[in-house]
Amino acid sequence: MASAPKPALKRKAAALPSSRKKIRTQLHSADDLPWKTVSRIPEAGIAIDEGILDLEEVEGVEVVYEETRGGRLARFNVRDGEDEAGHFSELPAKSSKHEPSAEAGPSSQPQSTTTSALPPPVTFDTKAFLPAWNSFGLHPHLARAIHAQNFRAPTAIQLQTLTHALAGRDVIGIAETGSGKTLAYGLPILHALLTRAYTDGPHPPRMRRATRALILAPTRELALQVSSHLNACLNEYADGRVQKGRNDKGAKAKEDKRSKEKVASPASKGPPLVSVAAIVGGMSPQKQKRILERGVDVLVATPGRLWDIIEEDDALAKDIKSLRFLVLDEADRMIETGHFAELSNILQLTQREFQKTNTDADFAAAAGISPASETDGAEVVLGSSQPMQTFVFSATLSKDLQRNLRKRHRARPNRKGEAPASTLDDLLLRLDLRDAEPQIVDISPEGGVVASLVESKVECLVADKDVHLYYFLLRYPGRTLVFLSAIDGIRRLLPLLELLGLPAFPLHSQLEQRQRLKNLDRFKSLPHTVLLATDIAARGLDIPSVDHVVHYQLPRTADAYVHRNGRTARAKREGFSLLICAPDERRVLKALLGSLGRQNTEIPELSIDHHVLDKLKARLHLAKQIDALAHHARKQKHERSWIREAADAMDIELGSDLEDEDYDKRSGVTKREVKVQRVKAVTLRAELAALLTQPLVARGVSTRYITSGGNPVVDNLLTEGVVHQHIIGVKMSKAGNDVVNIRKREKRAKMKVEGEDGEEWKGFGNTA
Ligand SMILES: Nc1ncnc2c1ncn2[C@@H]1O[C@H](COP(=O)(O)OP(=O)(O)OP(=O)(O)O)[C@@H](O)[C@H]1O
Repeated sequence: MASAPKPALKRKAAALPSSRKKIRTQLHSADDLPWKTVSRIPEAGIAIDEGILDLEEVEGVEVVYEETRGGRLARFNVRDGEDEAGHFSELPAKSSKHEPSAEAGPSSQPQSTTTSALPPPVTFDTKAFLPAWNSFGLHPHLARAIHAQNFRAPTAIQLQTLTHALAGRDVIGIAETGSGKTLAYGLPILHALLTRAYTDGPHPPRMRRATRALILAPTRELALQVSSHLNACLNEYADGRVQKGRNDKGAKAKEDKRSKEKVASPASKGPPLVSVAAIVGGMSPQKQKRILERGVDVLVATPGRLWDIIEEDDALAKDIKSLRFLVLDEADRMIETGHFAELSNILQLTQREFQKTNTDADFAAAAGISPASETDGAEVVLGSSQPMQTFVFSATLSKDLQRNLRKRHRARPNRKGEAPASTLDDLLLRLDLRDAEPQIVDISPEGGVVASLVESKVECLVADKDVHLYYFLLRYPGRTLVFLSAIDGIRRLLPLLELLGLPAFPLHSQLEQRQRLKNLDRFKSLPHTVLLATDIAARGLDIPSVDHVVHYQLPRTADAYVHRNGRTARAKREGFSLLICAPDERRVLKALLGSLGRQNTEIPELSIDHHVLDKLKARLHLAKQIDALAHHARKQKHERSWIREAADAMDIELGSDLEDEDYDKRSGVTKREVKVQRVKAVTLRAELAALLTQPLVARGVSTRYITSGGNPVVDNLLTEGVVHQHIIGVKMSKAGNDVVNIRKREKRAKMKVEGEDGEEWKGFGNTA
């Protein structure tokens, strides 16, 4: 086809109803249309010796005529999306009239699949607008995106990582949660790929993109988040939009105005120069396979789903073999998610030794993939003369591990008999770092605590955990993420909080992925809401403005404690964490803090108004009764229907009340029972509703004499903005202001015992 004259035959322009699909592109020339080669039908009698080398046809095109001074001109609209056969329409490349340049223009729409030409060049004056980023010489696309997102200066981990990563070094980065690690490894990748896209020219049409960078993340949500974070850096240049709620709006508006005035306007919509996509479990594998058929430059994936796809996709396996970038995000969590085998298989593909000693066939067999076959005409654009760069990032990689990684890496290949110290050690040793001296950037804080986080705890009996949680949620409204160790606990707490009128959503592994994302979105969008989650939400999730993290059950490891806490106090914002600790958990807490080099007494207690707490116990008690009733009814219904089904299957007649005509088929119990249960539930609900409307009054506050007492109600009411929505007599305050330093309290108690002239402790609630 390369040397074929312009096809003259069978070029048909099929006009389609424009309403069916979105019109994507208007092309001016017929040569720009997505022509497809078709085989010659012998009966048509068209032969090569008649000078025709190939036939092409086109579909999904609408012809529109435009009257110009020079006469009537035909233009073509190309339909967006997939054609009926499920193939994506692709536009052939136009030869670029723009010189490739590092200063050249932006990519756009990374989810799109086609490339016709490089967009017009844009420039960005990084020195003037982002002086703190200037020394890195980032691609102007990225500089624009950084500017649009109002990231005025690199964070510490970005500052210390970027120079090494941009210079081609392998980096192991450890920094506190919420410190911007994603861009620390993401920017060097995008910079390299964008620069290369401009020097290489447009991607050949109908040719699969080779995956150049693989980012592995332990959870689906994190993978999707990383993908959208990187996409934001490719997309945002276009109109200077800032991603939802990430930044200070006022400052952003000013910046936008200035940038519109001063920054050269980039090209309007065009094809992506660099594409980023996520491949995760729980989502349609067909759709993901289709994405991979088109190819993506940067693939963000969870190991399980990725390995499933690799087993069937030779082209992808080849790409992994010749990656330019490999990233392990939250490496230490990866081994906890039960995907160790898949992860280690994927890493094996990236090992030079493995690649050298395995022919394509061996390689395919060893990788568990079908024997290598040519990829349906889709040529894989492999390689780069540059070696693979590896980035390993986490907020928690122990010093020992870092040392081992460096030491053992030098001693590669792994000496026989030298057993790895831990599973993580083992995993990291499977990384074939190309860099003899990987750069370790460890700026994790002492004890894993972010400076803007206030930690606290309450100690109570297991049976009182619910009421303490309820108290906290009511006393400190906001966006609260509650961590539990088991899904059962979430299932138990959820209906209780709902009955008590607190909007709460669950997040755990047994929910469908769609539901998981929906719940996460709801949690993000409501200012006063609760997310009840297992540790799948502990790592990496960047939810804007989580006010509080509550450890309803203690985390199993110190790392988990650090990562859970890391969902709040992100990017230098304030945050608060509360441990609800039962007596039998004290030892665990001590050990947990001990392994962070800290002491139990370092965590202050949250002051609790026990007067209010007692009132809440009554409400909770009722909610539990209502829930138990509903649970009982569900169970009964289930049991009865099971008995009936079993009886039907065995052809046995059921006597007793099941055959009674009083029997309610819908609920599976007798009508009388249903009635009794309903009346009981309605009564209890009415009681609860009455209790919920009764005001809660703080200790020491009189509602009768509102101007008197130590804490007159009227003072509160007159001070605008301080009235607590649910509790009379307390001010709206941040939880961080209500913690009690245990050491101070112990000292005071001691002074009192010794009869010294110590100030009398006035009890919880009056200490703020
Ligand atoms: N240079 C910057 N200036 C301001 N904010 C930034 C900067 N870089 C990233 N951010 C923002 O900081 C937040 C946290 O970033 P990110 O999710 O990358 O943190 P992380 O270190 O990976 O956290 P974790 O360890 O919990 O995964 C994000 O909302 C991100 O947009």
